[in-house]
Amino acid sequence: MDEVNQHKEGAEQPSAKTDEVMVKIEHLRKCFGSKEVLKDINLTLHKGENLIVLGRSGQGKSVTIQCIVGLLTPDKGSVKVFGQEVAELSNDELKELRTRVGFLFQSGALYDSMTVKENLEFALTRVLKIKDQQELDQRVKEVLEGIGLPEAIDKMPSDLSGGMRKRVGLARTLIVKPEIMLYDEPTTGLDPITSREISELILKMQKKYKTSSIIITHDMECARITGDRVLIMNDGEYIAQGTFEELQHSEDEFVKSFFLDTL
Ligand SMILES: Nc1ncnc2c1ncn2[C@@H]1O[C@H](COP(=O)(O)OP(=O)(O)OP(=O)(O)O)[C@@H](O)[C@H]1O
Repeated sequence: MDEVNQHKEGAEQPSAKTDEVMVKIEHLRKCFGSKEVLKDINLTLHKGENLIVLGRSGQGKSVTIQCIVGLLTPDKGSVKVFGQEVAELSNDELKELRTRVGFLFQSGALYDSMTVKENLEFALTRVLKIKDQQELDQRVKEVLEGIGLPEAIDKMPSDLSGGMRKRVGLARTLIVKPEIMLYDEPTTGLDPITSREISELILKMQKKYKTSSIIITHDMECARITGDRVLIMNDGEYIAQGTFEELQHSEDEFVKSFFLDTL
């Protein structure tokens, strides 16, 4: 495979849903001062697939995501999203790109002074400029049913549990129907049962909205449930890729260390 350094038996054909490429990163390098965080990152996200990125803390996983949406500029290499070189986009083109890419960050923060409905409508009016109240109502109802929380519509975020807030955060991102989803630690801070619910929801939403996603996580259960393909990052590079099951049975000690509690 050309996009990653092959690693023993760990790399097989990707189980992508289609061949269409949504994100292509080649030889990405990013430094902060003298610190080389990303050395040589190569990644391809195909349409309709969930790609997991595993790595220890501070490896530059979030920096990679910020390069994808143009919040950081690479020092070297190419980052193409929808076939466009992100570093060459104008501000208006970047804004347009960001309407097609949804993020769910660790905090997944909602606006505390707004109800769930207002939080969801805000995303629609701001990103898609939808003004028609009937359409707003319809979309809010549909997405809340999708995440299994129709009764939360008039609640304030402070009246919801952490897991419910996370689900509404996911709904707020998905309501604008992004073509690409970027998840940064979607289950961090949640108990195992709620984490599992969120992972299953991510999988359900992938099927419903046909999104292509990059999911950064330390949660191996989340990786197992949601991932079509897994990349393992170490020292600024991807050192292995494969399906969860392939990597789970790797002979390599470093790869094995991620999967110790999963067998
Ligand atoms: N804007 C920035 N300026 C300077 N250094 C930065 C900046 N953003 C990230 N870094 C540094 O880059 C390194 C990688 O950070 P990053 O957040 O991408 O790691 P990560 O792999 O996502 O880790 P974690 O799993 O802990 O979130 C860290 O050492 C961080 O301090």
